[in-house]
Amino acid sequence: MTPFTVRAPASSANLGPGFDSLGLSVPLYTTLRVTPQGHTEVVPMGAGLDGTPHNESNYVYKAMLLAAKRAGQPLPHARIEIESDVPLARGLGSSAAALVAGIVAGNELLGNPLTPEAVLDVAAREEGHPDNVAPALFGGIVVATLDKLGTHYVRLDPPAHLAVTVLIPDFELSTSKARAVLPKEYSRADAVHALSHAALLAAALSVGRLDLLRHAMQDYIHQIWRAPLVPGLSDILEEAHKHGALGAALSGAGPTVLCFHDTREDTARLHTYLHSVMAKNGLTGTVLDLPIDVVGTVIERH
Ligand SMILES: Nc1ncnc2c1ncn2[C@@H]1O[C@H](COP(=O)(O)OP(=O)(O)O)[C@@H](O)[C@H]1O
Ligand SMILES: N[C@@H](CCOP(=O)(O)O)C(=O)O
Repeated sequence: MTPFTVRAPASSANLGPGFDSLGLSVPLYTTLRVTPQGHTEVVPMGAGLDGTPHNESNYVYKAMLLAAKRAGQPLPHARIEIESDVPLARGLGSSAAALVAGIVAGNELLGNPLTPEAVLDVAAREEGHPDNVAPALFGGIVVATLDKLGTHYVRLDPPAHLAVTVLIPDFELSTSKARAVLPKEYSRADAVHALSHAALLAAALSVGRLDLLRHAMQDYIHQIWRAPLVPGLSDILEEAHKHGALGAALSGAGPTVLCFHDTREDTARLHTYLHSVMAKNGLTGTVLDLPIDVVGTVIERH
């Protein structure tokens, strides 16, 4: 079998009220170079992956084994080189990109017994929710559900002129820590608020109603509980629209914050505002404008 490369993009999950069900893909990537050979080697490369294991306990390799398990076949040996420019534990889906890239690479090594839908189901069950793995796999904006019957999704092309600005703080927040602060139960009023806003957001994104994003992105399911872990988040959620954002949300489990912007507008004042929030809270970090990735995970055979 010839060597191949798998590239999976980062994601921004939730988009406010779409907790565990709505996400989009952005062009930062985890890339695997896979060379079939007689023994297994796992080789993380680059400063971004410092601290990740150089052996079979690496998350990427574990993901490859999940593909083999679902296919009911042993995983062939290979050298797996891993590179990533998705920052770890920042709410931009580094684990989702690693998981999807690994499952897709495992599936390719096995001769592709799994359909894209099965790859998604394996990834969503492992992650526990489909909102970051579905856009990492399919690109664009994805609405998805995971239940005992399977994983179901609709992929949307992003509306014209919609792009994101992300504030990526220089500190890590693991998804497990940010999930542990959430309540176990919610009132009916909170449930109705969440489902109505998530439904409105999905509908607004599907028909390009950018004017509705700010209202539709209101959320009381996860952001208020996570705000103490992300200094400045509450200010940005309340004020970003005054500085040119179409809407704002915690990206995934944080600490990255996502703002939507209109590509026809200059984002300089939004950048200035986001830097001022970081300065006020004694934080450092990066502010980046990114398009929405429409490609998802790709395999290149050499
Ligand atoms: N390319 C990768 N290779 C190995 N492990 C990875 C990779 N990307 C992410 N991980 C693992 O996933 C963890 C981050 O996952 P998580 O807390 O869910 O945050 P994120 O929001 O970035 O997905 C990292 O600390 C690391 O253990
Ligand atoms: N819905 C999940 C999304 C986690 O995404 P990640 O990119 O932070 O891994 C959550 O909010 O916990």
